[in-house]
Amino acid sequence: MSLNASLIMEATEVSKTYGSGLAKVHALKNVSLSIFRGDFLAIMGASGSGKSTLLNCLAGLDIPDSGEILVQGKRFNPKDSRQLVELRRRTFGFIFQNYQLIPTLTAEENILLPLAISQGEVDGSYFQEIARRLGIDQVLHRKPQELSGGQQQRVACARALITKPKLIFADEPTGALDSKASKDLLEIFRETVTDFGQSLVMVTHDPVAAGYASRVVTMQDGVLAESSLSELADSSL
Ligand SMILES: Nc1ncnc2c1ncn2[C@@H]1O[C@H](COP(=O)(O)OP(=O)(O)OP(=O)(O)O)[C@@H](O)[C@H]1O
Repeated sequence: MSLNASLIMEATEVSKTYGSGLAKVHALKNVSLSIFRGDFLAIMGASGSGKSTLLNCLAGLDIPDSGEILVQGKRFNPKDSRQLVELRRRTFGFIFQNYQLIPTLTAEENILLPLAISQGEVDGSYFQEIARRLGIDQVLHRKPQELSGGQQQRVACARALITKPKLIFADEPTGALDSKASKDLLEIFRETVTDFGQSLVMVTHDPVAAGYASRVVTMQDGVLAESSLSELADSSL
């Protein structure tokens, strides 16, 4: 197999079912997807179409029934906990709708937590840079409950970026934000991808959010289709 250096992740024929008998749900049906360096990929689709299942399977948060996922050319086995830990430390970043910040830690401590856990070194200038870009450099001493929802989401975003992940997974990252805060966050996503050569996969219902992506795919009943942005403008997803 020749390794395409710009290919971060390649999923082939990934399937996932939940339940059994009459209650069986085919959440993913032979989904294949390539993610390249610098991709900002949006996954759209109606509620229940399989978006989160796909993201979770790609990120190792759920285990597909069949299919293959390669990460930087290497077979990804989410049951291999050592490989999973290693990928979470060095390659993957996560941004979820419920930010999961630790309430007893300050914003700064929350952001640096992944490095504290992995005993990684803090790159002070990179930390300052992302805090400034995210507009949270003035609130780093505050605890999560002293921050607005948008600020909390930015702290969660900084926490995902601090390890310089090659591939960031974001599930409805703007779901709880107003339109101004959403726009700011999506612009930051676009900048991160462009400036730091990272790749970002984002699940969203929102065509405006998907409009910031460089590529859009749409899930429908567990099946994936590549979409163009103009198609999305006409759709009511
Ligand atoms: N843990 C689970 N057990 C059983 N069924 C599940 C489970 N997780 C998801 N499903 C089912 O799989 C299908 C796909 O769900 P998924 O959450 O991936 O959809 P989605 O497109 O992300 O939906 P939404 O936009 O509403 O979050 C749905 O029919 C859902 O009910």
